Amino acid sequence: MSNYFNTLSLSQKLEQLSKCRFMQQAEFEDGVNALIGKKITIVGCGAQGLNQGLNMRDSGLDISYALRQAAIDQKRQSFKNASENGFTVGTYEDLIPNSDLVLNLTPDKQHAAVVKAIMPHMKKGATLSYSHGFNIVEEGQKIREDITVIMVAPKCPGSEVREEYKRGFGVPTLIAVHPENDPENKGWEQAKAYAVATGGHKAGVLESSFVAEVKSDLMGEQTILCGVLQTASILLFDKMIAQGADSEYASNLIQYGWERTTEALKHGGITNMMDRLDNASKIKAHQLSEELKVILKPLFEKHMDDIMSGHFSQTMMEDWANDDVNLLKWRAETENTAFEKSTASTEKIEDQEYFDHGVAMVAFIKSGVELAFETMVASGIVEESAYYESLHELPLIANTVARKKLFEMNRIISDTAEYGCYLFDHACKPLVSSFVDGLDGAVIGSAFAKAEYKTDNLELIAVNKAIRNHPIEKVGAVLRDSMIAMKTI
Ligand SMILES: NC(=O)C1=CN([C@@H]2O[C@H](COP(=O)(O)OP(=O)(O)OC[C@H]3O[C@@H](n4cnc5c(N)ncnc54)[C@H](OP(=O)(O)O)[C@@H]3O)[C@@H](O)[C@H]2O)C=CC1
Ligand SMILES: CC(=O)[C@](C)(O)C(=O)O
Ligand SMILES: [Mg+2]
Ligand SMILES: [Mg+2]
Repeated sequence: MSNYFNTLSLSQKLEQLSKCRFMQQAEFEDGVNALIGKKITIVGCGAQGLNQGLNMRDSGLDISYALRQAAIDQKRQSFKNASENGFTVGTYEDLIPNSDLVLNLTPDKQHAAVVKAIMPHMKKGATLSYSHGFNIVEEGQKIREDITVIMVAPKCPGSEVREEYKRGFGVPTLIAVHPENDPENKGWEQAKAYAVATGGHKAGVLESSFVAEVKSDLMGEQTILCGVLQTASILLFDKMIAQGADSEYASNLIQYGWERTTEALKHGGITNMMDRLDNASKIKAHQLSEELKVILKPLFEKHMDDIMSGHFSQTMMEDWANDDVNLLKWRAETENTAFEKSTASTEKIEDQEYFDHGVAMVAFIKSGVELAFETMVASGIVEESAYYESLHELPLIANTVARKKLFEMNRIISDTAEYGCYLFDHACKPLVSSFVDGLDGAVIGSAFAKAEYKTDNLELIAVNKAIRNHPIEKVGAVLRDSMIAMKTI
């Protein structure tokens, strides 16, 4: 197998990268009907597998889980996930031959082996689905020509796919049909019905491509969604400790601060998040954000280049072949950081205090969201896709940090995302450490705004204009208007 994207001509690459059409509500009027009565088998019952299956069953679909024999024999967590939630569980031989739709929700590293194991059992004319394009695009997996191949990719960690559905909402989702595998022209109807079954149509669905999804997903997760949260959590916590802050307070501010500040982002974009700051803090956060964008632009561009060229995938697959030595080493190193080992105070901190005492955190969020969006769009990814993969997903990742710090984030996201997050973190820390060391202590852990601070009107007008005029604010406003029943957590 070889990298599918690299076999394409430049015009084909650009055509695939730019496939991204925001779908109208009317296109989902048929609901889940295309899958009603169909036997749907999910292979893998982990972060995506369990949560997508719960949503799909609640939406009226017939869901079972096919697990590898070892998972059943050893009653592994995936077996418990499926059986304790009342699903039928069986082996590939038991369940796949009668399945109309098979969802491959195993780790990307396992896809080649899993497809090899399940394809012989798939009946003629069945459909195989993915939630990430890595196996098809980066590995170049070939699928039997009678099989339809689709993708329904939630732009969200697995746990929040379920939480948003339970709130009566959903998560933005990219759907795609692999152009090499749509022999019966049924791929799009099935992908739309699957997206409705997970609740994705309530948040927004993009008619996309395997290529556009994988290149944007890898970029979002490595940089703003996980990488920036990891690096900034570790460095800002150390900064507060170095300036004598109470460890439990500092731990609380970081652990819960991302969720609180990005909640403002989710509902009203960067503009709303910045408007939650007083004038002095807003001007300061904007200045720090602009400085960070200059420092981090080369790193964001390197990640985008390495993802586009296939260099990132090659590097990660070498670690796969080496028993995940680096992934496991970096995971252990992360767990050993002062932030991860700290205990957050249980005292209630008022929502506004996370903004007032978190000016540096707001600056990291603003710079990372804008930079990720700019870099993706400059590489041919369409604005709507870049929005979902940066601004909209960040609060959902922040929810996982609020639960159990970086440990929970790295546990819930895919191994692919976790690996990329560590790569970014290792390169980012040396780039921003002197910036963080040089920060005015009041921008993290205490109130920045001082009574004597005089706001310059012209400066404030210029800052407000810069915030509001960023392209992500314009596309974001349109996409958020189309979201049905988005809830405040
Ligand atoms: N995590 C996330 O939030 C997101 C993930 N995705 C994509 O979803 C897919 C699934 O990822 P994710 O949910 O994180 O995966 P998880 O690691 O959470 O779960 C994977 C499941 O697959 C099973 N599994 C592992 N190895 C094998 C194997 N060799 N054969 C059969 N089953 C196996 C595991 O069960 P056991 O080990 O017990 O057998 C486990 O239940 C990936 O393509 C990922 O990129 C997309 C969006 C977000
Ligand atoms: C949660 C998600 O969308 C990620 C970060 O892309 C992943 O876990 O792969
Ligand atoms: Mg993703
Ligand atoms: Mg991913």
